[in-house]
Amino acid sequence: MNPLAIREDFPIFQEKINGHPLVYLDNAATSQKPRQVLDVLRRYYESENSNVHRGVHTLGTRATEAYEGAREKVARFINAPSPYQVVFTRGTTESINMVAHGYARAHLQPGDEIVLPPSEHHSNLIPWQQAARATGATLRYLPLQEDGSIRLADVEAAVTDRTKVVAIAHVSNVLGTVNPVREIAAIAHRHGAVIVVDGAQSVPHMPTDVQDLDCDFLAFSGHKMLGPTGIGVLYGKPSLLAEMEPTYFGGEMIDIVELHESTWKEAPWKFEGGTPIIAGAIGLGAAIEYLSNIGMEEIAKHDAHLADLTVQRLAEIEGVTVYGPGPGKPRAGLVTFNLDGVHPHDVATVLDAAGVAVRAGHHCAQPLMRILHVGATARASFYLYNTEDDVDAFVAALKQAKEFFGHAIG
Ligand SMILES: Cc1ncc(COP(=O)(O)O)c(CN[C@@H](CS)C(=O)O)c1O
Repeated sequence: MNPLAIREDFPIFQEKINGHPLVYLDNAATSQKPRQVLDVLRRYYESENSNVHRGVHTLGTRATEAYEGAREKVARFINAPSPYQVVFTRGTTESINMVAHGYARAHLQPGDEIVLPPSEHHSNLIPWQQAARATGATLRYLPLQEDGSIRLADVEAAVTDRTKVVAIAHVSNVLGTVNPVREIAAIAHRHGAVIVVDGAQSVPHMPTDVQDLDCDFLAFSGHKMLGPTGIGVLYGKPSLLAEMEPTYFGGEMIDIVELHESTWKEAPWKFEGGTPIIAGAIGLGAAIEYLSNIGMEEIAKHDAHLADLTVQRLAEIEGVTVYGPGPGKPRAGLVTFNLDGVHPHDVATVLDAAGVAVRAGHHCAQPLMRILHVGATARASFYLYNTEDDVDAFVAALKQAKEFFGHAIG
């Protein structure tokens, strides 16, 4: 895998930031887009644009074939048995909300439990708070180890016959921990529970096989994996999608509409009310082709290598706290840190002056910030177009920030 050659495909790396080359290390928030995706979007609007599924004219056929072809690409990418198990949504947040509202609420009652870690992103935490509040079910939080990891023994202890839903990120967007989803799914299934996997930080960065994981639902976003904003995916097992109710209603999704009641199409279309996210889906299909040509194993190794290198380099700087797995322990391609005594927003501002883009804040994980006893953190997150030179530039800018804020250079 040659990140320097890959960078040539991404126009944005021609940008100068405050007079410096762009060092983009905010990939957990959103990824940059290759020309191959941008060209497909332009070509769609220039030669295929039409609404889908209804028109009998040529453009409508072209657009429908492109849209449903994108669904097939997603299914292959996550090894789903059928494209009919792939629902297009606006993103991870909408996907998880659809499960919480359309499936969980119909299956939860007082005394039932939803098991999840407290480190979850708000998009995989608040929908479950709302579902618990609406049904009388209760949230049961898993304990975290010092490095943020989750022990299977604690999952075994927490998941009981009262558990109806286990909700968990495959990769934490703050800690970079990779959770043992396959084993957790087996525990959930032994107790008759379903597992909802938040794949926002895993699907873009590593091979994902929903049949191997045996997850019941998987949610992820296209904009984090070289695709456009506004497109995401909800994968579900056929029997669960069949019994799951749509959460919004209108055109496209219906079978028969009477004055007082209506029936729906089969999944996935019953969940895709209104004009679907046609261009977004086609763009996601192009992004998946781009990623697949490079190989997800290669990308996973590359991202993890840059994160490991960063953890090693930060360990050499006195006054820097790194959160998540320690040196040498498995970590996905992101590193969350703080410069002791300096607000992460100030750190990120100084880094930006040097062209280095990192994220600062609570990363939509406020309960986890409290567990870490911090109000906010900074985060560097890597992808296929980042290089070791990016890590060098980041570390050099962080040392400048340290000097600027009055710390002696360690
Ligand atoms: C684990 C996880 N789960 C859900 C989401 C939401 O994805 P959407 O595409 O916004 O729906 C995200 C997006 N996390 C961004 C924005 S806070 C981050 O900077 O970490 C995520 O990381």
